[in-house]
Amino acid sequence: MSRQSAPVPRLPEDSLAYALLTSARLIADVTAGKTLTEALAILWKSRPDTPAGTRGAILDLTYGCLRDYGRQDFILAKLLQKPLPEPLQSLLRVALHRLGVRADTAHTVVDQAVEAAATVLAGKFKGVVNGVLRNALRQSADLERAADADMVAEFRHPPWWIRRLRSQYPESWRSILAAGNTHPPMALRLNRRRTGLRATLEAFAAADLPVRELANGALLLERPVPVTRIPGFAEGLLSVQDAGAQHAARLLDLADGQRVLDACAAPGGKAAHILERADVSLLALDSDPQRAARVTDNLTRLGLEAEVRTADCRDSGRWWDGRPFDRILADVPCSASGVVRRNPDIKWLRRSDDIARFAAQQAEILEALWQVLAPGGRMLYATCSVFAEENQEQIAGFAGRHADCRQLPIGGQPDCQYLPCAEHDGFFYALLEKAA
Ligand SMILES: C[S@@+](CC[C@H](N)C(=O)[O-])C[C@H]1O[C@@H](n2cnc3c(N)ncnc32)[C@H](O)[C@@H]1O
Repeated sequence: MSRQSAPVPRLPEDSLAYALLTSARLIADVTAGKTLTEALAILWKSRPDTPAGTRGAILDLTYGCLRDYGRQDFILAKLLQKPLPEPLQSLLRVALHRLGVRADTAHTVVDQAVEAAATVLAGKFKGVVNGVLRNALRQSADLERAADADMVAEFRHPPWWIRRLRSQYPESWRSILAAGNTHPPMALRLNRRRTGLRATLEAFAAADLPVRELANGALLLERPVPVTRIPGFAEGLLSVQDAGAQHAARLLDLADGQRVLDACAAPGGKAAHILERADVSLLALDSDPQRAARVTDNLTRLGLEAEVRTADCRDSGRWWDGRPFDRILADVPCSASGVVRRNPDIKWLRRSDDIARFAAQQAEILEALWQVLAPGGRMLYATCSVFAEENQEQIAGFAGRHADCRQLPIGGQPDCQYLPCAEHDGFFYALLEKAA
């Protein structure tokens, strides 16, 4: 299968056929190993003038299809003797997804998928696409029943992922998987240096945007909206940040004057929150220069200041001036298994042995950062993963290797594992204190 994105089809840009086929090409790219972020970047670069409505339709279909992915392949395997060439196989996936969420428009979906198929490979598979989708509709009840009895088709995650969750969360694995297949919530963080809760709630009421405050101060929108509709966003009064991510700054127990390191800072959500809460001197590192630039952009929008540097935090000889930090945030690279509904391509691109690779990288980061933490200082370890290897097991291993490390309880527990739900994503936090 080619890893190149094929040229975009000649279909009216505002048609469902165009959105279906463009989405199919993105899905085909992901099945060939590209991340959705990469595939989208190529698409928008080649089509910078795509109208907002068309973009929205393409994104909706693509994210929805990747969340459902697994179920469509199960159904297609029942209806096709062998897979069609791409992007037609993915066109069928996207069309099946759309049939599932918009059964009321079934005939339009089939018609538009056939229109799209007519523009690919000289229309050779137009009839097959038509036949498969019509059969899917005719046999829908039987196919759905069979899909519900198949592990991957039912839970829409890869088998190794399902097995891992089932063994690590015997009670809640089903709800974790179900949450991973939902639309993510949209939460906001107030920039308390620039605005207050009452003024914000008034502005949201005036803009007809229902919102509620969660226990940790995050604001949860009833429905996600583009940031351009958020009152005060452009002025830096608010940021988009998941409610689960909004625990980090509080857990760090910040005080004015501290030296703080955010070792894996990009795109800067937690760094900004730290600076909104206290007058600290913050060094924000990220190993990826493009992502590090986003930290600067975000801080500028919010009127905040930090030293932002591109560096591998493990290589302290290259970036550390020798003065220890009072607080360190280690928001490490991870499997992102707790935020899979925001990046549904991840669950299909990851492999089981990636988890051990992430854990090894995280262990190296922890070791390096411990050396630059002041005696009596605290390090908050954070992941957006739900896998124990990256979380509880990682911290148990680290604490076992360091006699000068004490794990401070969070909310009466040794650590804090947030599971994805309607209010927040999946996050893990552990707070480590270095002996004075
Ligand atoms: C989970 S994200 C951080 C999110 C960020 N803390 C926030 O709240 O916006 C992890 C980041 O770590 C960076 N990273 C990965 N390995 C790194 C390393 N060895 N040193 C520094 N940054 C690293 C990645 O580029 C990525 O931006």
